[in-house]
Amino acid sequence: MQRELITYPDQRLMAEAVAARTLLTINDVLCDPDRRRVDLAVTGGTDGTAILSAMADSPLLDSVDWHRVHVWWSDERFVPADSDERNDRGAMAALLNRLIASGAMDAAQIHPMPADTRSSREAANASGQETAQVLMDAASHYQMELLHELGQDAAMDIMLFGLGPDGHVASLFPDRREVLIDDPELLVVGLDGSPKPPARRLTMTIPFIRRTSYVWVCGSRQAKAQAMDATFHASCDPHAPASWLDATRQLLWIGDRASTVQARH
Ligand SMILES: O=C1O[C@H](COP(=O)(O)O)[C@@H](O)[C@H](O)[C@H]1O
Repeated sequence: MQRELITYPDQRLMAEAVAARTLLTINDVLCDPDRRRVDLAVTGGTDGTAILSAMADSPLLDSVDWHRVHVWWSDERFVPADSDERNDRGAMAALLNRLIASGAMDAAQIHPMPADTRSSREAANASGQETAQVLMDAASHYQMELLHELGQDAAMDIMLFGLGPDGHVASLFPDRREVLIDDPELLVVGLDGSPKPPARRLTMTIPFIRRTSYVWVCGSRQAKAQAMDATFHASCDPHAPASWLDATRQLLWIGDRASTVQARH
C-alpha cells in the first residue's frame, strides 16, 4: 500500500487531528449496513496517550456509537495489572474510564492484554524458561480472545501506533527476532529483554498488523525526526521496525513540523 506523510504544525494539533480522524473513521466504518462493530487497537507512550486524551476532549466524541466499538492494545508491558507502566492504565485514564462511566461503553468491549499475575518475588526468581512459558501462555490467551471475538480471519479496523525514537512500534524493537515473524497464524507474541524497560512485553505481530484497514504511525517532536525519516523511507528494514507496517486501505505516517522535517527532504 502507498504510504502518505502528513505534517501538522505541532504536537497538540497533531493529537487533535488524529483524534478527529479516528472518530470520523469509526463513523465511516459503521455506516456500512453490514457492519456490526469496529475494532480499534490503541497504544501507549506520549503520542498514543495524547491522542486518546484529545479524543476525550473532541466535539466529535459523542458522534460515535461507542456500543459498537471494541478496543484492543497492539502491545503491552507485561507487569502487574495495577502498575503505572502498563499502556492500558494510561488509555483508561485518558479516555476509556470516562466512556464506561457515562454508559457509552460496556467494560466487556475493552480488551486489555493479560497482566503478569505473579508476585514480584515469583517473577524475579523465575528461570528464563519459566518466564518464556508465562509470556507464551499470555500471548496465546490474547490470540484466543481475538479469534473468539473476530473469527479465523480476525483483523483490526484501525490501529494507532506511537513511533519510538528508535523506530519501534508496538513492542517490535530494532533487530529483534519478533520483527521477522512471518507466520500468519501467530497474531500475538511475548518477549523478554526489551531494550526499552520494562523488559517483558506482549505485542501483536507484523502479519496480524498488516491485515488492518487503517494503520497510522504517529510521532511528534524533534526526538522522533530520525525515526520518522528512517521508517517512512525504508521497507522491511529489521533496524526500523515501523518500516514493516502495511494496511489494506490506508497507511499514514503522521507527525508535526519538528518530527517530519527530515522525512520531507
Ligand atoms: O514502549 C512503548 O513505546 C512506544 C512509543 O512511546 P513514546 O513515549 O516514545 O511515544 C509506544 O507506542 C508503545 O506502545 C509502548 O509500549
